[in-house]
Amino acid sequence: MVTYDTLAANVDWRIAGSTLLLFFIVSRVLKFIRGLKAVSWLPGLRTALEQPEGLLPTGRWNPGLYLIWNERFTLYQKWNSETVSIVPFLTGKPAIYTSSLEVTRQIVGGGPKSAWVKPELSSRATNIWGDNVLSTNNPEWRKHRRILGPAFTQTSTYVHVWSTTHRIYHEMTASEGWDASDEVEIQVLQKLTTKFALNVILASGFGIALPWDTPPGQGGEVNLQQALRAFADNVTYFIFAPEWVQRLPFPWFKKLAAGRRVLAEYMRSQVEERRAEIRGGAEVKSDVFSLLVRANEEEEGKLKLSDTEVIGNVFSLMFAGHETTAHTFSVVLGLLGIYPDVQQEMYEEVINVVGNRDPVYDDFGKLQKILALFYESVRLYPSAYMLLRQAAEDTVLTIPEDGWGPGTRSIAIEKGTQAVIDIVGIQLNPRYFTDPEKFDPSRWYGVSSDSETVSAWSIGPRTCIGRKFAFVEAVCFLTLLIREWYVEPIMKPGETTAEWRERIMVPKLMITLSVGNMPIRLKRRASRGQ
Ligand code: HEM
Repeated sequence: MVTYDTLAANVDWRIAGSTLLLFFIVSRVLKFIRGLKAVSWLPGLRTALEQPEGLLPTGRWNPGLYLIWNERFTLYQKWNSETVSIVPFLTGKPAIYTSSLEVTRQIVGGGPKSAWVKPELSSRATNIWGDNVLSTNNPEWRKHRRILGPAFTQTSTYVHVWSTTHRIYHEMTASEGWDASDEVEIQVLQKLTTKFALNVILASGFGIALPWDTPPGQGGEVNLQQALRAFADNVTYFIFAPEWVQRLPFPWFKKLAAGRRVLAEYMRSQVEERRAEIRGGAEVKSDVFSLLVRANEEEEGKLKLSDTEVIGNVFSLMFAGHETTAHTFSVVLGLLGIYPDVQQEMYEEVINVVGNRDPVYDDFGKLQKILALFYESVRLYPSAYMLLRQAAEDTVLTIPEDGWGPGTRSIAIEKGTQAVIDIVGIQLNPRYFTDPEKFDPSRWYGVSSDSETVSAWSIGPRTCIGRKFAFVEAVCFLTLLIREWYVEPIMKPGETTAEWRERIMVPKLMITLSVGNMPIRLKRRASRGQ
């Protein structure tokens, strides 16, 4: 009888091992060839792992998330094409990376018949609280966008954003002690900008006026403010930690879970309260949340959102609407500190348009240079640095011939291929921006906010719904700050501004792009208008 022992004694483990290894190598070679075929043999990088792989150590075979930043001046030049492929041979799907707006238009353009959808990971990252405009694909996405749309097309929304930003700016300067000082040193600017942008989105988005100095909760209980802050600070944990991890009995997990419950209950009661007000004929408040509930009340049947979806949208707005803006505010102030001539030009515009009076929403359209400053800062440090899509079926892309055109050619793309819209690459593409490395807000003077060149907010029907919200908030905040304060970087002895930029403004790529902790000094201008 053949027993396990006799069998084991007769097996040559070296041969078995070599055979397995051979099978493995053959399977990887076949996988690699299938990957190359899936992207029509488009030239590009060959890696071990799928890109963008953010969790494992990066190196030659796993360039990771930082590829698009580290190779921002070389990736497309190296392959002499605005669209390249990245094909892994160990694990994962092949991808195409593009810095071309023409190719981007085909991928994010949407339309009911589009072959391109958001991949599962990117949807999972944004639907913690329920399906919403960020997480869904057509035809579901259209339903969400339709309900959210009216809140973002009404002038009253932006008047509200302006007055809220104005109020919170003054609350901040009073609470932080700036009003009583002529010089303020801030070691980590991001702590303030994040708090600022969160308070603005809560007030303008949801009608929740959070005081700048929120008192801590009593008796270990999680109050609404703490729950909101904890959610905003730990959103990455909610996205990536599996449900069972979130239920583990550790105090920190318990606190986050309690916060999540407090938020869910609060939001549910808010939806009910607003719905009752609207049904009772009360005047609708002008925050985005109230307008969203009203728009939903006016819909019927399949086009109506469920309560979970309404709450899902509320959180998608909070998530999308504060980190991006907050990080950009830090970048803008850092760049102003490095470029005093630009700062002076901005100051002059503020004084010419606003002078000593309180800035009002009607000034928004006149403060074109301040808006250009915001565009240019986002161009160099785009907070939404890449967009992910995946081919849900075999499709075709038209790409420039010989890499950069002017002619075009079609390439077949197989189902399952990933597409990375490289927003960093687009912003540095010399075909759209001359001298792309240069910080030059004047390149935006006279450019309409509807222009496709303002591409850091994406293009086409799925462009950022909150872009005007961000523009209005930014122009109001920067106008108030630049009029009152001169910004300069806090540098080490003997350090130059270029060295400071290299040390501090180092991008960190997580869900959004941010830069290192920013130390700045504010010096009060002698008086407004001088
Ligand atoms: C500097 C500020 C901002 C930048 C750079 C930015 C950028 C972007 C980009 C690139 C997208 C497209 C994402 C994709 O298709 O995968 C997007 C979508 C979105 N953004 Fe923004 N955003 C900013 C501020 C805001 C604000 C303030 C809000 C809300 C008040 C907001 C809400 C949204 C929403 C809801 C979407 C999804 C739209 C859809 O898929 O239909 N964003 N944003």
